[in-house]
Amino acid sequence: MSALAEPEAIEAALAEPAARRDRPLLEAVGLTKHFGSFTALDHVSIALNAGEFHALLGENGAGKSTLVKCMLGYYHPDEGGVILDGREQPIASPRDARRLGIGMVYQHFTLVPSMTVLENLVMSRADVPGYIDWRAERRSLEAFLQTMPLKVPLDTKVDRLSSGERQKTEILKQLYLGSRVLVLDEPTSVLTPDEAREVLGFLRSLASESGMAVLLITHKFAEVTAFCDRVTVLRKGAKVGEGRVAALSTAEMAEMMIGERELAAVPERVARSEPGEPVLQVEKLVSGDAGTRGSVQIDRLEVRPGEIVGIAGISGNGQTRLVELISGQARPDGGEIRVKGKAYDASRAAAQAMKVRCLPEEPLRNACVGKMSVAENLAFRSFDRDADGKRRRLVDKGSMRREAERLIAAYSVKTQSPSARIETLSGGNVQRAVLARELSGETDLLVAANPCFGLDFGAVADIRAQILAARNRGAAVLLVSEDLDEVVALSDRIAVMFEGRIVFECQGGEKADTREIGAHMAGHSAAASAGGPH
Ligand SMILES: Nc1ncnc2c1ncn2[C@@H]1O[C@H](COP(=O)(O)OP(=O)(O)OP(=O)(O)O)[C@@H](O)[C@H]1O
Repeated sequence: MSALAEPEAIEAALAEPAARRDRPLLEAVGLTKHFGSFTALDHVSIALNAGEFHALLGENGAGKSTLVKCMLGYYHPDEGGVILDGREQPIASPRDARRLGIGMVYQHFTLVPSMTVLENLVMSRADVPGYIDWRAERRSLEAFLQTMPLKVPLDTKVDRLSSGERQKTEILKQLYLGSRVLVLDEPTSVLTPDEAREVLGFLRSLASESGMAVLLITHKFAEVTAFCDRVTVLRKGAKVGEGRVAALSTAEMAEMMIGERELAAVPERVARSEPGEPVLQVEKLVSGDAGTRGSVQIDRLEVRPGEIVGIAGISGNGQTRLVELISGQARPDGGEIRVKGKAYDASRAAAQAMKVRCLPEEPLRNACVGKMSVAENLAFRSFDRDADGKRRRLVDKGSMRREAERLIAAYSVKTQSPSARIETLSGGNVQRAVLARELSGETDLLVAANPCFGLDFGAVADIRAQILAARNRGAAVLLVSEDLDEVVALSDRIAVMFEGRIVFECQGGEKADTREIGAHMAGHSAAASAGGPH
């Protein structure tokens, strides 16, 4: 199928006759992929039936992305192939996949922020004419959107859309381009629970009503059991299970994923005797113009030793900028950040002296050098220090490697070797590696942004245990997370950010009222008047 914009053609593509259901629309057969001597995918087959919502489960590094990249032409498998509509199809490039109607929605958005939804959709086509008749394009798109239960504002610039609207636009883009097979990589990780339900519900009915095949990569069992028809499970590059979701329990799926391994026990929360002097103090911090997306206007925020302060908020409400300001990736327009009472400029020397550690969002981009090895990345904090913390002139490669081996084992980082480039690790394993670096050594202040983003459930248990352990050892922890359950579970205190300000504070744990927090996250003033910032 070619890239198309005509609504009739799109409807026709989506309207698969019922008789064609329940037979494979797309089959990947015996896909094998080696990276050097490492086998990332070992004779994996998967069949996606027409009309089916299919889940792909597996731990971080199990091979999920490699599998779909082979199906979409990003990687050329060493063995195996793809059959579409019963016919073997060579897919040499993503362009081939797109031409055949196989589309992908990525975890990170691919839309151009400064263009409107209409412009993004039109420009995404492979056959954009030299002269664009925008009125005709608009009519065509409006007619297309009429047939869709998901609505997006055509004339709004993408950078003004909420994460949920962006995600919906990404999905609609794929449908607009005529995809019959849709692969989604953790599409709900940036959505609120309500948005996630809306998007997954839409995908479910899209599959069953139109005959499309939808493949969902996810780490959330609740999504699989509530929305998906069948599931395929990968472990260490091999397929270890598949079946109808209705016939499988969560425990069975979990066991397929990790085998008999025990999960990390979450440590008890050690009670603090005295609150202690604040480790982190943020005062009158300003970045960007008030009211603009991502700006920050915080009057006061403090985190004390042995305390986790969780920042809850829907993405785009200034949390990312706050972390950038504290970690030195952005400079404030006004206000002050103090650590242990002293002005803090986030330089490497200051971070070292004040024992500040940081896990930013998108760690591969913000906390790693992709082309450097895992061992080198793990040593960023320590390569110029000896065991006693004294400065050393020469890098000791032997001890760097030994320390890397220790951290790789302690944090179960899956890598071919300590000398592999860190960019070759799966997303979840980059996350683990950066956490291993940031949590090793003494930490007085830990700033963690979405620390469990994209991690499998075993890794989530590990990482949460590590963060709580750091808190129990006396570290002050600022936890910024879009996952409200995580904020509630880990935090001693919760602060809600909305439009750059802290609009509400409350206790974490069991005492937290998630409805009230949710209302403040959405900026509902009725709820705000009940609590208000303290
Ligand atoms: N370009 C590459 N070069 C070398 N190794 C790679 C490359 N791409 C992936 N790998 C390795 O293949 C394995 C599977 O990675 P993949 O990204 O498919 O895992 P995943 O199941 O998608 O994990 P996650 O849930 O963390 O995204 C990992 O061990 C990874 O290090």
